[in-house]
Amino acid sequence: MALSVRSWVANEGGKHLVLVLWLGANTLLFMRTFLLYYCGQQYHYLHQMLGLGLCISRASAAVLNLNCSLVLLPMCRSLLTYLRGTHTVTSRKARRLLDKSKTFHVACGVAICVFSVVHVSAHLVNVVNFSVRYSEEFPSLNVARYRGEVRCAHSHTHTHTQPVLTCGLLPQDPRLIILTTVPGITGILLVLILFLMFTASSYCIRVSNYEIFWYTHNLFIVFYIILIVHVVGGALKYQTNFEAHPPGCLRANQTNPDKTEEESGQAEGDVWSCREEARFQPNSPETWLWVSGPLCLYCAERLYRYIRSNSPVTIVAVVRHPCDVIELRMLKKDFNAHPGQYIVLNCPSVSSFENHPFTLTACPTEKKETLGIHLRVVGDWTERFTELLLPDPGAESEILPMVQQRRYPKLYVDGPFGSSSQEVFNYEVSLCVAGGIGVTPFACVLHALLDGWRHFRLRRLYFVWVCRELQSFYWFAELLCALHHKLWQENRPDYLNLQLFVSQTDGLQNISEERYRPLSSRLMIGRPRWKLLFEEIGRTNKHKRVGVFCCGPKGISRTLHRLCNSDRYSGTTFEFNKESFS
Ligand SMILES: NC(=O)C1=CN([C@@H]2O[C@H](COP(=O)(O)OP(=O)(O)OC[C@H]3O[C@@H](n4cnc5c(N)ncnc54)[C@H](OP(=O)(O)O)[C@@H]3O)[C@@H](O)[C@H]2O)C=CC1
Ligand code: HEM
Repeated sequence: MALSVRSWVANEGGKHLVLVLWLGANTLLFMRTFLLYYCGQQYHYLHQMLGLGLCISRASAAVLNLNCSLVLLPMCRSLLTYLRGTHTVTSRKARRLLDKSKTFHVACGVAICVFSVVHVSAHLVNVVNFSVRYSEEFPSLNVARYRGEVRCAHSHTHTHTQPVLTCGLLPQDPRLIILTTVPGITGILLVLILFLMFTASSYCIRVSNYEIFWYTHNLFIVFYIILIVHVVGGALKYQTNFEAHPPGCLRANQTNPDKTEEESGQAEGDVWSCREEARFQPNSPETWLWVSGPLCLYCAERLYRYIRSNSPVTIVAVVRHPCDVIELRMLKKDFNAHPGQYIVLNCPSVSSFENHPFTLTACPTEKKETLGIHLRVVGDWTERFTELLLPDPGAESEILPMVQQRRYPKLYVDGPFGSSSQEVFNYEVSLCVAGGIGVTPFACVLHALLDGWRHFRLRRLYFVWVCRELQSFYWFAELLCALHHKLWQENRPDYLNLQLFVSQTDGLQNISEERYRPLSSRLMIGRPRWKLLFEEIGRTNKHKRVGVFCCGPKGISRTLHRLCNSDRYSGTTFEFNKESFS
């Protein structure tokens, strides 16, 4: 499939532009800081002592400041949901960038790790140079206490020229300065925390043991506290009086060693004379200027989310569906949500710290104030949770009167949070592709259309649902048939183009119930032929912009993403919107 530039720009242009801007900002900041310490008059003597190590350590520190302030912003989920939902961000292109918030967060996180390695390496070189190039001329510039410092555990006496060791310890590596200074110790702690966060953030750990990721990732609070302490060290100093003491000048009473006597006699009148001693003072830390804003914003976000999710929800019904799917209907005061959004569940009886995201399959409306999710029992958390909801394995479903609520486990709901599926209504034509339980983001969309399809921009919906087993379609069979009948009654049979695929079948199967006839007549065997589907949609929607939404196994989203970027079909542009819990 040839790449279509227009499709590629429509799908990838925005995020690549943000990436280029972010890389540009990092590069500019690194170069600007590097040159400041390389050529800046106020750092002339410090640069003389430390060389490139000074420039690289400071330039990498500036990039760390930038990314430590950016890394939290994509995780202000409620703020992002507000921006997406209220159309504060009017452009759909800009709103679609919100889907990449987690990716941007990871990019900043990786930049923090990479530049931390650069920063630490450069400072290790600086520590050696502080010791080897100890300056007798400007003692206040030093971090080491004397040239080739030897650190003893005991005090020792100094003569005017050379220290006299009174302790019997062997000369220690001057880099042990790191273990006895605030910047050194805090720097080591920061590296250890980052190492834990980075390694525990890997996909395999997040999928296999989310708790490990969650525990280690919340070390970010400790990370920021130590980071603020780290920078107050005041180890690096700048010259404050370079007008009165031009860098490189020599004091009047000192001859210039490289000049003969009569030449140095001119020391009085020529540029060599300094009007006063060089004076230095520690750099004022900038990190808190960078991180205080995003940190306060994120803390406000977590406080808001804590207050909002602090009261347990009321479980009003638990329904067991085929293929290990459980439907949960709940009531929560003042809970409003839009189709396509998701919530995060916390059930202390299962795990105090585990929070699991689930897409809403039913949003509260005027007619029905319950919110609902469908969860597939696939892991230890969902298994334990289901046992608590339906202790009796044989129980089909329980729609309990309110009086019996006390039996259910306490359940806390955080959210709702935004996702790309909210954009389905903002296209004239949308294609929703669901793989298995990945249908959940689109269930709310179908509910919303059932409640009233006319007031959306959406004029045609292609709905493709691929499942392993035929029974899976029963999860939303009622909903699909109800929408189908409503559209036929309102004379818009072409509004919904429904295609169901059952991929694992050992022979012809069908949905036999008469009431589900609209489904059985749209049921096909095997996987969809995506290219034919795109060509068909392109032919019937020439020169339009079609929103493509996908939720399901990665294989499907990868295939659809590639097709959206490939040759345009009859001038139609397909915009790919991948579902992820951003
Ligand atoms: N909001 C969200 O982000 C949500 C995401 N999900 C995700 O959705 C996925 C659904 O899981 P599950 O229900 O187990 O799905 P399944 O593993 O049962 O797969 C569903 C269907 O997708 C088909 N399929 C897989 N790859 C392709 C492909 N490349 N082309 C065409 N068809 C394909 C399978 O066909 P075959 O049998 O031939 O392999 C199968 O029929 C999960 O990975 C889950 O993480 C789920 C809910 C919400
Ligand atoms: C100093 C560095 C970092 C900080 C301060 C940081 C902070 C955070 C915060 C506050 C969250 C939000 C948790 C929530 O509200 O749900 C988060 C989530 C996340 N972080 Fe980081 N992080 C850092 C580094 C990284 C790195 C290096 C990676 C990956 C390589 C990473 C991957 C993730 C992922 C994938 C999530 C989303 C978890 C989810 O929603 O499933 N982070 N991070």
